[in-house]
Amino acid sequence: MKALLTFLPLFRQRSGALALALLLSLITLASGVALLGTSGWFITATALTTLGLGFNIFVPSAMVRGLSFVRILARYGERLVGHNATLKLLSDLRGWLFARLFPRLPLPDRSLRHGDLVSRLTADVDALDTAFLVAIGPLAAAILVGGAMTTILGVFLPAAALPYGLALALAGLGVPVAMVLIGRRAGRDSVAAQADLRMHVLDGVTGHADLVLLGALGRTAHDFAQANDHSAALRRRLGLVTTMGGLAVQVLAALALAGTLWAGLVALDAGSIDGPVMAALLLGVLGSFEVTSLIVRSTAKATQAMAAAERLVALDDMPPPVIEPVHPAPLPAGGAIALDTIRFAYPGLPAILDGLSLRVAPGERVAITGASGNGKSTLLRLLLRLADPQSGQVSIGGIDLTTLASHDIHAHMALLSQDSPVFIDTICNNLLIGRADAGEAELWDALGRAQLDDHVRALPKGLDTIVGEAGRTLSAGQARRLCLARALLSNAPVLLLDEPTNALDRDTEEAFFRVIASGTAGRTVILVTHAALPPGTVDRMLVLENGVLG
Ligand SMILES: Nc1ncnc2c1ncn2[C@@H]1O[C@H](COP(=O)(O)OP(=O)(O)OP(=O)(O)O)[C@@H](O)[C@H]1O
Repeated sequence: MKALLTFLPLFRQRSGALALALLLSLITLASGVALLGTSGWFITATALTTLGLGFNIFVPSAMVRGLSFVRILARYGERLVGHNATLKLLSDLRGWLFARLFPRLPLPDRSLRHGDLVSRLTADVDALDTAFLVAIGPLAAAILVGGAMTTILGVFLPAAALPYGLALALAGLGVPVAMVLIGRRAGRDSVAAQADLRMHVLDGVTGHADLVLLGALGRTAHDFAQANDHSAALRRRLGLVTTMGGLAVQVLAALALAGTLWAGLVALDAGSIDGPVMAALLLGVLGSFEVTSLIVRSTAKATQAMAAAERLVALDDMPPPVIEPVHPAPLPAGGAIALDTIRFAYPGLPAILDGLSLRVAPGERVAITGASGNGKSTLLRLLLRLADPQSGQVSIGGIDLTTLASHDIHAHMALLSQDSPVFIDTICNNLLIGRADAGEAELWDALGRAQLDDHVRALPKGLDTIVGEAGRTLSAGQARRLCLARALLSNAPVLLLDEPTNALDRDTEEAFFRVIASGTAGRTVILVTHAALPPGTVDRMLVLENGVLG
């Protein structure tokens, strides 16, 4: 519940529309109850007329028509305003989430896998945006309509007011609270189980080819089936809680009705009310319980909304990997990139870089090699300020990176990593990610420098060719070159290349390095690689060992 309150300011932003939706839903409900009551009164009174009593049918028949009309209009308006506000809330929620997520990327917590993140960005936000429509709205309506009906009973049938008020309070508040208490754990587990299920699906889809080739599909299918069963069992448990809640509400409605009938018969006998009013009150009582059934159905969703809110707030609670300076210093026009006696350790692990220093002059090309896992990519992460060292300083032109805005640093350094993606889009759009305002001539120039222009020219749709998921319509070497062309297209004077030839055969690899040597003229290059480099690829070669460069 506390987590849900975090989103109160977002709900408050839409308070006008949400209040209007609530008012319209109240009018819908009240006119429904009044319609039922008036009809009961009308029918009973008309029946009694045939027994010889005089009755003016025009007033009630006009009321029935009027109330039906009001009900239809109010319901239409409520749907229109409510859903419009909900959609706006959805976009507010996504804005809130993205604003918090981006500064935290890449997430340091490796347990937060892609499937789980996708789940938080989609299902959890969806669960939350309907919190008002499915939970808060009906609850407020129950309190107001129940209060109004209790007052009416207090005037016409005082003996029935207290039992009715108690039954409605139990049905509208007691039952949902009990449901939340009983179903909270299952609601939270169910949201987590659905996220787990999505992770299984994503892992299965992305790793399908390997799973088939390694004969591991059976085990994956078994794990998926288990996750599915777990999720289904939790949903069943939630369903049972909802059903029991529904039953409790029906019993309370029956008790309230029986109590009103009993009090009504006593009052009728005493002559304090007449038959038509009694029929109206009985039907009014019945109609007012409609809203409590709504609450029961929505309480299950509310428990899920609470769990979703907790998961979203957990993202917000993650500390950002770096703190942006409040008043960033201007980016220096040029100058050397320097790492000075850097010490860096991942949380809970021994230092991976310890006393490391490096100075790369403008236009210099440096290669860094070393055994797998000894911190080469980590060094590039520090240069991009995706993390800060525990001690030592990283600087550009003598200016400490911690005093520069991240977007300035990233405009200064382009990264081509071993898993830089080819997006499912045209070649043109894939390139424009490097520089959005690049003209066609510049695109061809970048492709030329990455030695991919001949291949693209030979494609029937040229730059407009759609390249598939993970660049599957390109060979591995072509996909790497497309990513290189994208990095070359950017105006960044510094290129960071992390294992750019990973997964390429030796010939393609050599060709790629020759491209780097010729295509990056004038730029500073820091190349992390295990591969043997053709002569002339770089000016300097360093080895990272025991946390220092040698
Ligand atoms: N986010 C992280 N959290 C915890 N440990 C990490 C994280 N990223 C990397 N590591 C660990 O830090 C060490 C250095 O990783 P890094 O990727 O920098 O090595 P590398 O030299 O680039 O390896 P490779 O040559 O295999 O790409 C590894 O042991 C790795 O498991």
